[in-house]
Amino acid sequence: MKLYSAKQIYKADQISIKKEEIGSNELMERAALQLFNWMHLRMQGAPVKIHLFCGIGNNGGDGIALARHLVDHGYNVEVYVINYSEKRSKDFLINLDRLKDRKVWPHFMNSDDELPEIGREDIIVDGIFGIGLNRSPDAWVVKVIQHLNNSQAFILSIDIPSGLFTDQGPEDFEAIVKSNFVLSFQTPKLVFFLPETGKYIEQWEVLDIGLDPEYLRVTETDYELIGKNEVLTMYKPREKYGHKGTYGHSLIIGGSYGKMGSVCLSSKAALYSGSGLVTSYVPKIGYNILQSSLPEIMVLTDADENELTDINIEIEPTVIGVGVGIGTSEATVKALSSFLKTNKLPLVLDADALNILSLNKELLKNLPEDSILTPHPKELERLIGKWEDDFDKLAKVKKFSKKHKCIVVIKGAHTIIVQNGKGYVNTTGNPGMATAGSGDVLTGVITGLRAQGYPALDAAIFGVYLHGRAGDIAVESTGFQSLTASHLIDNIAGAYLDLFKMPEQPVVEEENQPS
Ligand SMILES: NC(=O)C1=CN([C@@H]2O[C@H](COP(=O)(O)OP(=O)(O)OC[C@H]3O[C@@H](n4cnc5c(N)ncnc54)[C@H](OP(=O)(O)O)[C@@H]3O)[C@@H](O)[C@H]2O)[C@@H](O)CC1
Ligand SMILES: [K+]
Repeated sequence: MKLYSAKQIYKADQISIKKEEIGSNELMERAALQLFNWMHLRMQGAPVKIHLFCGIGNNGGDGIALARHLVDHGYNVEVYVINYSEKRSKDFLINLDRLKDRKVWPHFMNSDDELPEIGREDIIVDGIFGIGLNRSPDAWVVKVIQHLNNSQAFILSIDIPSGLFTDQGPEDFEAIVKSNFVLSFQTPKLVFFLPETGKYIEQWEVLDIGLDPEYLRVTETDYELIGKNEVLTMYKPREKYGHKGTYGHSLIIGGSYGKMGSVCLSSKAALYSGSGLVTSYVPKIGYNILQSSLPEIMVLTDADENELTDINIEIEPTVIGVGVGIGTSEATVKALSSFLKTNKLPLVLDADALNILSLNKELLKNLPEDSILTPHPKELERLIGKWEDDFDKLAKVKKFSKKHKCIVVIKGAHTIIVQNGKGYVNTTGNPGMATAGSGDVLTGVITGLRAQGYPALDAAIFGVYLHGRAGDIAVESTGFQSLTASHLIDNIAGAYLDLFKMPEQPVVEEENQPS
Protein backbone atom coordinates (compact mmCIF):
# COMPACT_ATOMS: atom_id res chain seq x y z
CA MET A 1 0.00 0.00 0.00
CA LYS A 2 1.40 3.37 -0.95
CA LEU A 3 1.98 5.96 1.76
CA TYR A 4 1.17 9.32 0.17
CA SER A 5 2.61 12.59 1.43
CA ALA A 6 0.37 15.49 2.47
CA LYS A 7 1.24 17.27 -0.78
CA GLN A 8 0.12 14.26 -2.81
CA ILE A 9 -3.14 13.98 -0.84
CA TYR A 10 -3.96 17.64 -1.49
CA LYS A 11 -3.21 17.06 -5.17
CA ALA A 12 -5.48 13.98 -5.27
CA ASP A 13 -8.16 16.10 -3.60
CA GLN A 14 -7.89 18.80 -6.29
CA ILE A 15 -7.86 16.31 -9.18
CA SER A 16 -10.90 14.45 -7.81
CA ILE A 17 -12.87 17.66 -7.43
CA LYS A 18 -12.05 18.67 -10.99
CA LYS A 19 -12.63 15.27 -12.59
CA GLU A 20 -15.84 14.48 -10.76
CA GLU A 21 -17.06 18.07 -11.07
CA ILE A 22 -17.96 18.21 -7.41
CA GLY A 23 -17.52 20.85 -4.74
CA SER A 24 -14.82 20.38 -2.09
CA ASN A 25 -17.59 20.28 0.49
CA GLU A 26 -18.87 17.12 -1.17
CA LEU A 27 -15.58 15.42 -0.40
CA MET A 28 -15.90 16.64 3.16
CA GLU A 29 -19.40 15.22 3.27
CA ARG A 30 -18.10 11.83 2.05
CA ALA A 31 -15.44 11.92 4.73
CA ALA A 32 -17.96 12.83 7.42
CA LEU A 33 -20.40 10.12 6.32
CA GLN A 34 -17.65 7.51 6.43
CA LEU A 35 -16.68 8.68 9.90
CA PHE A 36 -20.30 8.58 11.00
CA ASN A 37 -20.94 5.10 9.57
CA TRP A 38 -17.85 3.78 11.32
CA MET A 39 -19.00 5.15 14.67
CA HIS A 40 -22.66 4.26 14.25
CA LEU A 41 -21.87 0.65 13.38
CA ARG A 42 -19.97 0.28 16.62
CA MET A 43 -22.06 2.48 18.92
CA GLN A 44 -25.52 1.45 17.72
CA GLY A 45 -27.10 4.54 19.19
CA ALA A 46 -25.50 4.23 22.65
CA PRO A 47 -26.13 7.32 24.78
CA VAL A 48 -22.43 7.88 25.57
CA LYS A 49 -21.36 11.50 25.65
CA ILE A 50 -19.35 12.41 22.53
CA HIS A 51 -17.15 15.52 22.77
CA LEU A 52 -16.10 16.78 19.35
CA PHE A 53 -13.07 19.09 19.42
CA CYS A 54 -12.82 20.84 16.06
CA GLY A 55 -10.31 23.25 14.57
CA ILE A 56 -11.21 25.92 12.03
CA GLY A 57 -9.81 24.25 8.91
CA ASN A 58 -11.06 21.24 6.99
CA ASN A 59 -10.12 18.76 9.70
CA GLY A 60 -12.40 20.78 11.98
CA GLY A 61 -14.95 20.90 9.15
CA ASP A 62 -14.98 17.10 9.04
CA GLY A 63 -15.65 17.09 12.77
CA ILE A 64 -18.47 19.63 12.50
CA ALA A 65 -20.08 17.67 9.64
CA LEU A 66 -19.74 14.46 11.64
CA ALA A 67 -21.43 16.18 14.60
CA ARG A 68 -24.43 16.94 12.36
CA HIS A 69 -24.85 13.29 11.38
CA LEU A 70 -24.50 12.22 15.00
CA VAL A 71 -27.14 14.77 16.07
CA ASP A 72 -29.49 13.62 13.29
CA HIS A 73 -29.25 10.10 14.72
CA GLY A 74 -29.93 11.15 18.29
CA TYR A 75 -26.42 10.89 19.71
CA ASN A 76 -25.41 12.85 22.77
CA VAL A 77 -22.91 15.37 21.39
CA GLU A 78 -21.06 18.43 22.63
CA VAL A 79 -19.11 20.46 20.06
CA TYR A 80 -16.13 22.71 20.79
CA VAL A 81 -14.43 24.91 18.23
CA ILE A 82 -10.78 25.53 19.05
CA ASN A 83 -10.48 29.04 17.73
CA TYR A 84 -6.77 29.07 16.97
CA SER A 85 -7.01 31.28 13.89
CA GLU A 86 -9.28 33.81 12.21
CA LYS A 87 -8.80 32.02 8.87
CA ARG A 88 -11.73 29.63 8.89
CA SER A 89 -11.99 27.38 5.85
CA LYS A 90 -14.95 27.72 3.48
CA ASP A 91 -16.14 24.17 4.06
CA PHE A 92 -15.79 24.52 7.80
CA LEU A 93 -18.12 27.54 7.65
CA ILE A 94 -20.64 25.76 5.41
CA ASN A 95 -20.82 22.90 7.89
CA LEU A 96 -20.95 25.22 10.88
CA ASP A 97 -24.09 26.79 9.38
CA ARG A 98 -25.60 23.38 8.73
CA LEU A 99 -25.00 22.44 12.36
CA LYS A 100 -26.52 25.67 13.58
CA ASP A 101 -29.59 24.88 11.43
CA ARG A 102 -30.03 21.89 13.79
CA LYS A 103 -29.97 24.33 16.72
CA VAL A 104 -26.65 22.95 17.91
CA TRP A 105 -24.38 25.70 19.23
CA PRO A 106 -20.72 24.85 19.56
CA HIS A 107 -18.62 26.25 22.40
CA PHE A 108 -16.06 28.57 20.84
CA MET A 109 -12.90 28.13 22.88
CA ASN A 110 -10.28 30.83 23.04
CA SER A 111 -7.01 31.15 24.89
CA ASP A 112 -8.31 31.86 28.40
CA ASP A 113 -11.44 29.73 28.42
CA GLU A 114 -11.97 27.08 31.03
CA LEU A 115 -11.43 23.54 29.84
CA PRO A 116 -14.56 21.41 29.71
CA GLU A 117 -15.11 18.44 31.97
CA ILE A 118 -14.66 15.09 30.24
CA GLY A 119 -15.68 11.83 31.88
CA ARG A 120 -13.44 8.80 31.49
CA GLU A 121 -16.35 6.88 29.98
CA ASP A 122 -16.93 9.58 27.34
CA ILE A 123 -15.68 9.62 23.78
CA ILE A 124 -13.53 12.38 22.31
CA VAL A 125 -13.46 13.06 18.59
CA ASP A 126 -10.24 14.86 17.72
CA GLY A 127 -10.62 17.16 14.72
CA ILE A 128 -8.36 20.01 15.82
CA PHE A 129 -5.60 19.75 13.20
CA GLY A 130 -5.28 17.45 10.21
CA ILE A 131 -2.64 17.25 7.52
CA GLY A 132 -2.63 21.06 7.29
CA LEU A 133 -0.58 21.49 10.49
CA ASN A 134 2.50 23.45 9.48
CA ARG A 135 3.86 24.85 12.76
CA SER A 136 3.70 24.07 16.45
CA PRO A 137 0.37 24.93 18.04
CA ASP A 138 0.11 27.88 20.46
CA ALA A 139 0.60 27.21 24.18
CA TRP A 140 -3.12 27.39 25.00
CA VAL A 141 -3.95 24.86 22.24
CA VAL A 142 -1.27 22.58 23.67
CA LYS A 143 -3.09 22.86 27.00
CA VAL A 144 -6.33 21.75 25.34
CA ILE A 145 -4.50 18.79 23.77
CA GLN A 146 -3.00 17.85 27.15
CA HIS A 147 -6.45 18.07 28.70
CA LEU A 148 -7.76 15.56 26.15
CA ASN A 149 -4.79 13.25 26.73
CA ASN A 150 -5.28 13.39 30.51
CA SER A 151 -9.01 12.73 30.38
CA GLN A 152 -8.67 8.93 30.03
CA ALA A 153 -11.60 9.04 27.63
CA PHE A 154 -11.38 7.10 24.34
CA ILE A 155 -9.92 9.39 21.67
CA LEU A 156 -10.89 8.94 18.04
CA SER A 157 -8.78 11.10 15.75
CA ILE A 158 -9.93 12.31 12.37
CA ASP A 159 -7.30 11.65 9.67
CA ILE A 160 -4.24 12.06 11.92
CA PRO A 161 -3.74 12.74 15.63
CA SER A 162 -3.83 16.53 16.01
CA GLY A 163 -0.37 17.96 16.49
CA LEU A 164 1.44 15.38 14.35
CA PHE A 165 3.03 16.71 11.19
CA THR A 166 2.44 14.44 8.21
CA ASP A 167 5.89 14.57 6.65
CA GLN A 168 8.28 15.79 9.31
CA GLY A 169 9.18 15.04 12.91
CA PRO A 170 7.39 16.76 15.79
CA GLU A 171 8.75 19.95 17.34
CA ASP A 172 6.79 19.70 20.57
CA PHE A 173 5.89 16.25 21.86
CA GLU A 174 3.51 17.77 24.45
CA ALA A 175 1.37 19.11 21.60
CA ILE A 176 0.27 15.77 20.15
CA VAL A 177 -3.02 14.01 20.77
CA LYS A 178 -2.59 10.42 21.97
CA SER A 179 -5.11 8.58 19.85
CA ASN A 180 -6.78 5.32 20.66
CA PHE A 181 -7.99 5.08 17.09
CA VAL A 182 -7.23 7.06 13.96
CA LEU A 183 -9.56 7.02 10.98
CA SER A 184 -7.24 8.12 8.23
CA PHE A 185 -8.56 9.25 4.86
CA GLN A 186 -7.46 7.28 1.81
CA THR A 187 -3.99 6.41 3.11
CA PRO A 188 -2.28 5.82 6.43
CA LYS A 189 0.48 8.33 7.04
CA LEU A 190 4.18 7.42 7.33
CA VAL A 191 4.37 8.95 10.82
CA PHE A 192 2.02 6.22 12.12
CA PHE A 193 4.92 3.75 11.75
CA LEU A 194 7.98 5.64 12.98
CA PRO A 195 9.32 5.06 16.50
CA GLU A 196 9.04 8.67 17.73
CA THR A 197 5.52 9.27 16.46
CA GLY A 198 3.96 5.81 16.11
CA LYS A 199 3.39 5.70 19.85
CA TYR A 200 0.68 8.34 19.50
CA ILE A 201 -1.45 5.89 17.52
CA GLU A 202 -2.86 2.80 19.15
CA GLN A 203 -4.86 1.60 16.14
CA TRP A 204 -5.70 2.97 12.72
CA GLU A 205 -7.95 2.23 9.82
CA VAL A 206 -8.21 3.76 6.37
CA LEU A 207 -11.48 5.27 5.16
CA ASP A 208 -11.79 5.35 1.40
CA ILE A 209 -13.24 8.70 0.38
CA GLY A 210 -12.93 7.90 -3.32
CA LEU A 211 -10.04 10.18 -4.27
CA ASP A 212 -9.16 9.82 -7.95
CA PRO A 213 -8.01 6.19 -8.43
CA GLU A 214 -6.07 7.02 -11.58
CA TYR A 215 -3.97 9.67 -9.82
CA LEU A 216 -3.40 7.36 -6.85
CA ARG A 217 -2.35 4.51 -9.15
CA VAL A 218 0.20 6.40 -11.23
CA THR A 219 1.69 8.46 -8.43
CA GLU A 220 4.97 7.14 -7.07
CA THR A 221 5.45 7.45 -3.32
CA ASP A 222 8.63 7.57 -1.25
CA TYR A 223 7.27 4.92 1.09
CA GLU A 224 5.20 1.79 0.82
CA LEU A 225 3.50 -0.25 3.51
CA ILE A 226 4.23 -3.96 3.21
CA GLY A 227 1.51 -6.46 4.03
CA LYS A 228 0.46 -9.85 2.70
CA ASN A 229 -0.75 -8.52 -0.66
CA GLU A 230 2.59 -6.91 -1.38
CA VAL A 231 4.72 -9.96 -0.53
CA LEU A 232 2.45 -12.41 -2.34
CA THR A 233 3.53 -10.87 -5.62
CA MET A 234 7.16 -11.65 -4.71
CA TYR A 235 6.60 -15.25 -3.65
CA LYS A 236 8.37 -17.84 -5.83
CA PRO A 237 6.50 -21.13 -6.04
CA ARG A 238 8.52 -24.34 -5.96
CA GLU A 239 8.99 -26.12 -9.26
CA LYS A 240 7.92 -29.73 -9.61
CA TYR A 241 11.23 -30.66 -11.21
CA GLY A 242 13.31 -28.55 -8.87
CA HIS A 243 16.12 -30.15 -6.82
CA LYS A 244 18.12 -28.88 -3.90
CA GLY A 245 20.55 -27.21 -6.26
CA THR A 246 17.69 -25.18 -7.71
CA TYR A 247 17.17 -23.52 -4.34
CA GLY A 248 20.67 -22.30 -3.78
CA HIS A 249 23.42 -22.70 -1.27
CA SER A 250 23.61 -20.37 1.73
CA LEU A 251 26.87 -19.89 3.56
CA ILE A 252 26.66 -18.48 7.06
CA ILE A 253 29.97 -17.12 8.31
CA GLY A 254 29.98 -16.37 12.01
CA GLY A 255 30.62 -17.33 15.59
CA SER A 256 33.30 -17.10 18.25
CA TYR A 257 33.82 -18.71 21.67
CA GLY A 258 30.54 -18.45 23.61
CA LYS A 259 28.57 -17.16 20.63
CA MET A 260 27.97 -20.26 18.55
CA GLY A 261 24.23 -20.10 19.19
CA SER A 262 23.94 -17.17 16.78
CA VAL A 263 25.33 -19.29 13.91
CA CYS A 264 22.99 -22.16 14.79
CA LEU A 265 20.04 -19.77 14.64
CA SER A 266 21.04 -18.11 11.36
CA SER A 267 21.90 -21.40 9.66
CA LYS A 268 18.70 -23.09 10.77
CA ALA A 269 16.64 -20.08 9.70
CA ALA A 270 18.27 -20.13 6.23
CA LEU A 271 17.33 -23.80 5.93
CA TYR A 272 13.75 -23.28 7.15
CA SER A 273 13.21 -20.39 4.80
CA GLY A 274 13.93 -22.77 1.92
CA SER A 275 17.61 -22.64 1.06
CA GLY A 276 18.49 -25.87 -0.79
CA LEU A 277 21.83 -26.25 0.99
CA VAL A 278 23.30 -24.52 4.00
CA THR A 279 26.93 -24.47 5.10
CA SER A 280 28.26 -22.75 8.21
CA TYR A 281 31.79 -21.41 8.43
CA VAL A 282 32.87 -21.17 12.08
CA PRO A 283 35.90 -21.32 14.38
CA LYS A 284 36.83 -24.91 15.30
CA ILE A 285 35.00 -24.62 18.63
CA GLY A 286 31.75 -24.56 16.67
CA TYR A 287 32.25 -27.80 14.76
CA ASN A 288 30.68 -30.26 17.20
CA ILE A 289 28.03 -27.79 18.25
CA LEU A 290 26.72 -27.31 14.72
CA GLN A 291 27.12 -30.88 13.58
CA SER A 292 25.20 -32.24 16.51
CA SER A 293 22.47 -29.61 16.66
CA LEU A 294 21.78 -29.24 12.92
CA PRO A 295 22.18 -32.52 10.99
CA GLU A 296 21.02 -30.97 7.70
CA ILE A 297 23.83 -28.41 7.69
CA MET A 298 27.43 -28.75 6.50
CA VAL A 299 30.24 -27.19 8.51
CA LEU A 300 33.58 -25.69 7.51
CA THR A 301 36.03 -24.44 10.09
CA ASP A 302 38.55 -21.68 10.45
CA ALA A 303 42.13 -22.54 11.37
CA ASP A 304 41.60 -21.00 14.80
CA GLU A 305 39.87 -22.66 17.70
CA ASN A 306 37.95 -19.71 19.14
CA GLU A 307 37.51 -16.98 16.55
CA LEU A 308 37.60 -16.27 12.84
CA THR A 309 41.12 -15.51 11.67
CA ASP A 310 41.09 -16.42 8.00
CA ILE A 311 37.94 -16.70 5.94
CA ASN A 312 39.06 -19.14 3.35
CA ILE A 313 36.15 -20.83 1.60
CA GLU A 314 36.62 -23.50 -0.95
CA ILE A 315 32.99 -23.85 -1.93
CA GLU A 316 30.91 -21.74 -4.29
CA PRO A 317 27.79 -20.69 -2.35
CA THR A 318 24.98 -18.65 -3.90
CA VAL A 319 24.97 -16.09 -1.11
CA ILE A 320 26.84 -15.39 2.09
CA GLY A 321 25.37 -14.20 5.39
CA VAL A 322 28.20 -12.85 7.50
CA GLY A 323 28.68 -11.32 10.91
CA VAL A 324 26.62 -13.05 13.59
CA GLY A 325 28.60 -13.71 16.75
CA ILE A 326 32.02 -12.91 15.24
CA GLY A 327 33.16 -10.24 17.72
CA THR A 328 35.60 -7.49 16.78
CA SER A 329 38.99 -8.88 17.74
CA GLU A 330 41.95 -7.69 15.71
CA ALA A 331 42.34 -11.07 14.00
CA THR A 332 38.67 -11.18 13.02
CA VAL A 333 38.71 -7.60 11.69
CA LYS A 334 41.68 -8.59 9.54
CA ALA A 335 39.97 -11.76 8.35
CA LEU A 336 36.76 -9.95 7.43
CA SER A 337 38.66 -7.14 5.70
CA SER A 338 40.62 -9.47 3.44
CA PHE A 339 37.48 -11.53 2.78
CA LEU A 340 35.56 -8.42 1.69
CA LYS A 341 38.40 -7.31 -0.56
CA THR A 342 38.22 -10.48 -2.66
CA ASN A 343 34.58 -11.57 -2.34
CA LYS A 344 32.25 -11.10 -5.31
CA LEU A 345 29.26 -13.12 -4.05
CA PRO A 346 26.02 -11.52 -2.82
CA LEU A 347 26.16 -10.59 0.86
CA VAL A 348 23.90 -10.18 3.85
CA LEU A 349 25.81 -8.37 6.62
CA ASP A 350 24.78 -8.28 10.25
CA ALA A 351 25.97 -7.62 13.80
CA ASP A 352 29.74 -7.31 14.23
CA ALA A 353 30.30 -7.35 10.47
CA LEU A 354 28.45 -4.01 10.53
CA ASN A 355 30.45 -2.76 13.51
CA ILE A 356 33.67 -3.66 11.72
CA LEU A 357 32.44 -1.78 8.62
CA SER A 358 31.65 1.24 10.81
CA LEU A 359 35.18 1.28 12.17
CA ASN A 360 36.72 0.69 8.74
CA LYS A 361 34.51 2.71 6.41
CA GLU A 362 36.93 2.20 3.49
CA LEU A 363 35.67 -1.41 3.37
CA LEU A 364 32.23 -0.23 2.28
CA LYS A 365 33.52 0.26 -1.25
CA ASN A 366 34.22 -3.48 -1.43
CA LEU A 367 30.61 -4.50 -0.90
CA PRO A 368 29.03 -6.05 -3.98
CA GLU A 369 26.11 -4.05 -5.35
CA ASP A 370 22.82 -4.75 -3.52
CA SER A 371 24.46 -6.10 -0.39
CA ILE A 372 21.88 -6.23 2.41
CA LEU A 373 22.80 -4.64 5.75
CA THR A 374 20.59 -5.40 8.74
CA PRO A 375 21.53 -3.00 11.56
CA HIS A 376 19.70 -2.52 14.85
CA PRO A 377 19.54 1.13 16.03
CA LYS A 378 22.99 1.21 17.70
CA GLU A 379 24.67 -0.48 14.72
CA LEU A 380 22.91 1.94 12.41
CA GLU A 381 24.14 4.92 14.42
CA ARG A 382 27.70 3.64 14.11
CA LEU A 383 27.24 3.36 10.35
CA ILE A 384 25.52 6.66 9.53
CA GLY A 385 26.15 8.84 12.60
CA LYS A 386 23.62 10.38 15.01
CA TRP A 387 20.31 11.65 13.68
CA GLU A 388 18.05 14.45 14.87
CA ASP A 389 14.74 12.64 14.43
CA ASP A 390 13.17 9.79 12.47
CA PHE A 391 12.95 11.81 9.25
CA ASP A 392 16.59 12.82 9.52
CA LYS A 393 17.45 9.16 10.10
CA LEU A 394 15.54 8.11 6.97
CA ALA A 395 17.20 10.82 4.91
CA LYS A 396 20.64 9.71 6.12
CA VAL A 397 19.92 6.04 5.40
CA LYS A 398 18.68 6.89 1.89
CA LYS A 399 21.87 8.81 1.26
CA PHE A 400 23.99 5.95 2.62
CA SER A 401 22.10 3.38 0.55
CA LYS A 402 22.50 5.45 -2.59
CA LYS A 403 26.19 6.11 -2.00
CA HIS A 404 27.12 2.50 -1.28
CA LYS A 405 24.53 0.95 -3.61
CA CYS A 406 23.26 -1.27 -0.80
CA ILE A 407 19.99 -2.14 0.90
CA VAL A 408 19.60 -1.13 4.54
CA VAL A 409 17.14 -2.91 6.79
CA ILE A 410 16.41 -0.52 9.68
CA LYS A 411 15.25 -2.92 12.36
CA GLY A 412 12.55 -1.73 14.74
CA ALA A 413 8.89 -2.14 15.69
CA HIS A 414 8.13 -1.36 12.05
CA THR A 415 11.27 -2.41 10.24
CA ILE A 416 11.93 -0.21 7.21
CA ILE A 417 13.85 -1.51 4.23
CA VAL A 418 15.58 1.24 2.30
CA GLN A 419 16.98 1.04 -1.18
CA ASN A 420 18.16 4.18 -2.83
CA GLY A 421 15.41 6.79 -2.34
CA LYS A 422 12.59 4.47 -1.34
CA GLY A 423 11.45 2.92 1.95
CA TYR A 424 9.31 -0.18 2.54
CA VAL A 425 7.58 -0.25 5.91
CA ASN A 426 6.88 -3.67 7.36
CA THR A 427 3.62 -4.39 9.18
CA THR A 428 4.29 -7.76 10.84
CA GLY A 429 6.00 -8.45 14.16
CA ASN A 430 5.45 -7.68 17.81
CA PRO A 431 7.31 -6.60 20.98
CA GLY A 432 7.93 -10.25 21.95
CA MET A 433 10.51 -10.34 19.17
CA ALA A 434 12.79 -7.97 21.07
CA THR A 435 14.74 -10.99 22.30
CA ALA A 436 18.23 -12.47 21.98
CA GLY A 437 18.89 -14.06 18.61
CA SER A 438 15.89 -12.56 16.83
CA GLY A 439 18.24 -10.66 14.51
CA ASP A 440 20.31 -13.79 13.82
CA VAL A 441 17.13 -15.49 12.61
CA LEU A 442 16.36 -12.56 10.30
CA THR A 443 19.85 -12.74 8.79
CA GLY A 444 19.28 -16.44 8.12
CA VAL A 445 15.86 -15.93 6.56
CA ILE A 446 17.06 -13.17 4.21
CA THR A 447 20.15 -15.21 3.26
CA GLY A 448 17.97 -18.26 2.59
CA LEU A 449 15.64 -16.29 0.34
CA ARG A 450 18.51 -14.74 -1.56
CA ALA A 451 19.89 -18.27 -2.10
CA GLN A 452 16.60 -19.28 -3.70
CA GLY A 453 16.94 -16.60 -6.31
CA TYR A 454 14.88 -13.82 -4.78
CA PRO A 455 16.26 -10.47 -5.99
CA ALA A 456 18.02 -8.61 -3.16
CA LEU A 457 15.26 -6.11 -2.48
CA ASP A 458 12.55 -8.79 -2.51
CA ALA A 459 14.62 -11.02 -0.23
CA ALA A 460 14.97 -8.18 2.28
CA ILE A 461 11.30 -7.16 2.17
CA PHE A 462 9.88 -10.68 2.10
CA GLY A 463 12.36 -11.88 4.74
CA VAL A 464 11.41 -9.12 7.15
CA TYR A 465 7.72 -9.83 6.54
CA LEU A 466 8.08 -13.62 7.10
CA HIS A 467 10.20 -13.11 10.22
CA GLY A 468 7.57 -10.80 11.70
CA ARG A 469 4.70 -13.03 10.73
CA ALA A 470 6.47 -16.02 12.31
CA GLY A 471 6.69 -13.91 15.47
CA ASP A 472 3.00 -13.03 15.31
CA ILE A 473 2.03 -16.68 14.99
CA ALA A 474 4.47 -17.74 17.74
CA VAL A 475 3.25 -15.12 20.21
CA GLU A 476 -0.23 -16.64 20.20
CA SER A 477 1.13 -19.61 22.12
CA THR A 478 4.16 -18.12 23.89
CA GLY A 479 2.98 -14.67 24.93
CA PHE A 480 5.37 -11.71 24.57
CA GLN A 481 7.75 -12.55 27.43
CA SER A 482 8.42 -16.18 26.58
CA LEU A 483 8.89 -15.79 22.85
CA THR A 484 12.41 -16.87 21.88
CA ALA A 485 14.38 -16.77 18.64
CA SER A 486 13.92 -20.54 18.27
CA HIS A 487 10.14 -20.05 18.31
CA LEU A 488 10.58 -17.71 15.35
CA ILE A 489 12.33 -20.46 13.37
CA ASP A 490 9.66 -22.98 14.35
CA ASN A 491 7.02 -20.69 12.91
CA ILE A 492 8.61 -19.79 9.58
CA ALA A 493 6.59 -22.69 8.16
CA GLY A 494 3.41 -21.17 9.59
CA ALA A 495 4.31 -17.80 8.10
CA TYR A 496 4.64 -19.38 4.64
CA LEU A 497 1.37 -21.30 4.98
CA ASP A 498 -0.38 -18.18 6.18
CA LEU A 499 0.40 -16.44 2.88
CA PHE A 500 -2.20 -18.59 1.19
CA LYS A 501 -4.83 -18.72 3.91
CA MET A 502 -8.12 -17.24 2.81
CA PRO A 503 -9.80 -14.84 5.20
CA GLU A 504 -12.47 -16.64 7.21
CA GLN A 505 -15.92 -16.44 5.64
CA PRO A 506 -18.71 -15.06 7.81
CA VAL A 507 -20.93 -17.81 9.24
CA VAL A 508 -24.31 -17.92 7.48
CA GLU A 509 -27.21 -18.14 9.93
CA GLU A 510 -29.34 -21.23 9.42
CA GLU A 511 -32.62 -19.38 8.84
CA ASN A 512 -30.98 -17.38 6.02
CA GLN A 513 -30.07 -20.52 4.11
CA PRO A 514 -32.23 -21.32 1.11
CA SER A 515 -34.51 -24.27 1.87
N1 LIG B 1 -8.21 15.01 0.40
C1 LIG B 1 -8.54 14.64 1.60
O1 LIG B 1 -7.97 13.69 2.08
C2 LIG B 1 -9.56 15.37 2.34
C3 LIG B 1 -9.23 15.94 3.54
N2 LIG B 1 -10.13 16.44 4.38
C4 LIG B 1 -9.70 16.98 5.66
O2 LIG B 1 -8.96 18.15 5.49
C5 LIG B 1 -7.87 18.15 6.39
C6 LIG B 1 -6.86 19.15 6.01
O3 LIG B 1 -7.49 20.37 6.14
P1 LIG B 1 -6.74 21.79 6.04
O4 LIG B 1 -5.87 21.80 4.87
O5 LIG B 1 -7.80 22.81 6.08
O6 LIG B 1 -5.82 21.79 7.33
P2 LIG B 1 -6.11 21.54 8.87
O7 LIG B 1 -5.23 20.45 9.29
O8 LIG B 1 -7.53 21.43 9.21
O9 LIG B 1 -5.52 22.90 9.55
C7 LIG B 1 -6.21 24.09 9.33
C8 LIG B 1 -5.30 25.27 9.14
O10 LIG B 1 -4.63 25.62 10.32
C9 LIG B 1 -3.50 26.41 10.02
N3 LIG B 1 -2.46 25.97 10.91
C10 LIG B 1 -1.53 25.01 10.70
N4 LIG B 1 -0.79 24.83 11.78
C11 LIG B 1 -1.26 25.70 12.72
C12 LIG B 1 -0.90 25.98 14.05
N5 LIG B 1 0.09 25.34 14.66
N6 LIG B 1 -1.63 26.90 14.71
C13 LIG B 1 -2.64 27.55 14.12
N7 LIG B 1 -3.02 27.32 12.85
C14 LIG B 1 -2.33 26.41 12.17
C15 LIG B 1 -3.21 26.21 8.57
O11 LIG B 1 -3.50 27.38 7.87
P3 LIG B 1 -2.49 28.62 7.76
O12 LIG B 1 -2.70 29.43 9.03
O13 LIG B 1 -1.11 28.10 7.68
O14 LIG B 1 -2.91 29.36 6.55
C16 LIG B 1 -4.17 25.10 8.19
O15 LIG B 1 -4.60 25.17 6.87
C17 LIG B 1 -7.47 16.70 6.39
O16 LIG B 1 -6.64 16.36 7.46
C18 LIG B 1 -8.82 16.04 6.44
O17 LIG B 1 -9.28 15.94 7.76
C19 LIG B 1 -11.54 16.18 4.16
O18 LIG B 1 -12.29 17.27 4.49
C20 LIG B 1 -11.95 15.69 2.80
C21 LIG B 1 -10.92 15.52 1.78
K1 LIG C 1 -7.11 15.31 13.88
